[in-house]
Amino acid sequence: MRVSDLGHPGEFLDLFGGRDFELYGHQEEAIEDFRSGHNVLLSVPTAAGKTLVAYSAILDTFARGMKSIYIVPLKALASEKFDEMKRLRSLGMRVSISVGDYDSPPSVIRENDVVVMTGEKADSFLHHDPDVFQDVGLIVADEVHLIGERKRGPVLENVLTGARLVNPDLRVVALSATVSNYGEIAKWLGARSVVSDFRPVKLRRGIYYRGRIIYDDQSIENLPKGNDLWGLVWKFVSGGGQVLIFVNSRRRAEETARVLADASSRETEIDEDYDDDGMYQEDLFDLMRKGVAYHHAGLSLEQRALIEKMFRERQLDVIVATPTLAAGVNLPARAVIVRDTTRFTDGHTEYIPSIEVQQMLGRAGRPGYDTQGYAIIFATTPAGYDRARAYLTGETEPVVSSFGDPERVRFNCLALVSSRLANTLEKIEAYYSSTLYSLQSGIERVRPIIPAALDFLEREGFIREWDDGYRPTQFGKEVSDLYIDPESAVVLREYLAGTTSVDRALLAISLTRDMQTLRYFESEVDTLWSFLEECSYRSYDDTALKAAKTALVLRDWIEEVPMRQICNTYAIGPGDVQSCASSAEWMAYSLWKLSTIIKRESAHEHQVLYRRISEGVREDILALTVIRGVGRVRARRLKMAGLDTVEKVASAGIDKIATIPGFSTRLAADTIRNASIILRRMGT
Ligand SMILES: Nc1ncnc2c1ncn2[C@@H]1O[C@H](COP(=O)(O)OP(=O)(O)OP(=O)(O)O)[C@@H](O)[C@H]1O
Repeated sequence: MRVSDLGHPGEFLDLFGGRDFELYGHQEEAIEDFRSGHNVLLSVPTAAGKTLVAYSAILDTFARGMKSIYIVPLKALASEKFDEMKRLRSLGMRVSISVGDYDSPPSVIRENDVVVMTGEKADSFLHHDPDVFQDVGLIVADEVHLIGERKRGPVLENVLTGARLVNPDLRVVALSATVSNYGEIAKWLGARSVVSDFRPVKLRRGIYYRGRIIYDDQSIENLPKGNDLWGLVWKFVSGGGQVLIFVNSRRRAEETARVLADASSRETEIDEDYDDDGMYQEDLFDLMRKGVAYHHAGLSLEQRALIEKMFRERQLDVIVATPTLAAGVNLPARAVIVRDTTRFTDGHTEYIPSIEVQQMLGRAGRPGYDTQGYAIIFATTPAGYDRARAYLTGETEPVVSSFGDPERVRFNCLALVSSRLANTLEKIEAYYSSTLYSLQSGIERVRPIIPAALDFLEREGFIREWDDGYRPTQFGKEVSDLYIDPESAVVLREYLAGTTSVDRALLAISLTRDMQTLRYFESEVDTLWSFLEECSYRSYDDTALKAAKTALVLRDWIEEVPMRQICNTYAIGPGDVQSCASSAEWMAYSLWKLSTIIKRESAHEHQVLYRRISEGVREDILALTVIRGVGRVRARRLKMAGLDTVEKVASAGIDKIATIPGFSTRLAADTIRNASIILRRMGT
C-alpha cells in the first residue's frame, strides 16, 4: 500500500516531502486496525514512521467531524511537534498548541481541530471541564511508555482513563518505544498492539572495551591505540557522521567535551549575536567553534536551543549530554555512545534503566543521512562489560504505573470531586478500577488509600460531604483548577494566615511539593539558616534548607541581580535559575489567586510578586517588560535612559534607543514598534 492509497487529500503527501512511498508493514497494519474501529498501540523504534500513522488517524477523525488531541510528555516536544503539525493546516484543519497556564478554560479544544499539548495540560482540562472531551474523537499519546515515569506517568494515565470515561467513543492511538509489557498496556487501552523492531536505518550495536568494539554479531573492530574516547568518536566524525555521547553528570559532560575539543581540528563559526549574561558563554562557545558542545539542564533554554540547532545544521560534530537530552527533543546522530551506565540518584549510585539506555541508543542512525547507525556502550571494567552485554541482550523493564501513590491519589481525588467525574467513594473506586494501576496491581492495593485521601481533603477544607456525595469548597475548586498539589495549597494558605512579605512568600513557594528545589553546599548552611530565621521559619531540616536556597536564588532573580552573578554565588547554571523561576512562576500565580480568596487585602502585592518572578525584575520596570523583546536587562537599561514607560519608549527616536547598550538599530526600531502596538491595543 502506498501513501496515496490511504484515500487522504493530495496535500497529505506534502506532509512527507511529496514522496508517495510504500508504507512499512507496521504502518499499514496500524492504520487498518484503526480504520476497523480499534484503538492502536504502535510500539516501534525511533524514526520508524509513527508520525505518519498518527497523522492518518487525525485526518480520519477530522473527516468524521471530530477533534484530535496530540499529547507529548514535555513542553519542548510540544513546540517541536506543533511546528511539524502546522502543516496540517494545508488540509483545512485548525491546528493549535496548548501548554502551561493550567487554569485556562479548554476553549482551545473547541476552537481547533487538532491541539498539541502536554499531558499536564490535557489533565488540567479534565479538572476544569471534562465535557470538552465529548467533542474529541482521538487522542494520540506519544511516548506512552513514559506512563511508567513516577512524576509524569500518572498524569498521562489519568488523561487516558478520564477522557475515555467521559467519552467512551473516544479513540486512542498510543505511540511507544519498545517496551516489554506492551500487551498489558494494550489490554488497558482496549487496543490492538502493533509491534515491530523495524528500523529504516540499520543499527549496529556494540560494546567499546579496551580499545576495541565488540559488536552484537561478535565481530571485533580494533581502534588505534591511545586516545580511547576520541579514537572512537573520530571513527564516526572522520566519516562525516555526528556523535551523541551520554554521560551521567554535568561535570563529566563539560570535562569530556573539553577533552574532545582539544583533539578536534574543526573550526566552526558561530553566527549568533548571543546576548546571554549567564555562565558557560565563553567556555561553551570556544568548544562549539571546535565542533563540540556539552548539553545539560544547567544551560539556559536559549543555549540548549542554539546547540540543538547547530547540531541539526551539522555545524557541530559531537554533543556530550546528560540524559535530559535523551528524553527531550528528537536529535538523531550517526553514532550514539553511552559513556556511563550508572548515575547518582537520591544519594546512591544505580544503573540506568534499560528502557532509558535503549532510548538513547535508538537515536543512532539519521534517516536520509546515515546508511547505518552505531549504538555503542562504553565499558571500562569486566563488570561494566557484563552490564553492557545485559543491556544489549536483555529485555527492557516493564512499564509499571505509579498511579496509586498516596500523593497522586489525593491530587486525583480532588480533581474527580471538583470536576464531578466521581464524587462518592464508590464512584471513585470504580474510576480507579479502570486504570492501568488497577490492572497491574489490583484495585485492592488502592482501596485503603482513597478514604485516607478523602479524609485529608475534607479535614483541610478542600471538599465537604453532602447527601449526594462530596462537593468541592471554593478553596478546593480553585486549587483543582490551578492544577497544584493540595499539600502545596496548604503550605500557601498557612503562609497567607501569617504576616506576608516577599521573603516569606518566596520561602512558602519554595516549600511546596510542586517546586523544583536546589541542592545546597555545606558552606551555604549558615546563610540559609539566617534566612529561615528572618522568615520566622522554625525548621532547619534538609527540605527547609533546599527551600531557603531556592528562595534566595528567586530573590536575587527578582532583584535583577545579573544572571552570571546569581550563577557564581550559588554555583548553579542559568538553566537552573530559569527552571526555578519557571516552576515558581506558576506557584506565585497560584498564591496570588488563592490570596484573592483567603486574604484579599494582600492580592495586589502577590500579583506584583507573580509578575516580578515571571520577568525577573523589580516592580518599577514591570510595565516595560510587556514590550516584546524587552527582558529584565534591557528594561532596566531603558529606565536608566529615562524611558520608564511604554509611551516614552513608543515615542522615543531610534537613535536614542540605539545608543543604549544591548540595542542594535534594528532592535531599537522593533522595540519602538512593539511598544506602539501595545499602546494601540490599550487604546491610548
Ligand atoms: N513508509 C515510509 N517509507 C519511507 N519513509 C518514511 C515512511 N514513513 C515515514 N517515512 C519518513 O521517515 C522519517 C521518519 O518518520 P517519522 O518522523 O514518522 O518517524 P517517527 O517514528 O515518528 O520518529 P520518532 O520516533 O522520532 O517520533 C520521516 O522523514 C518520514 O517522512
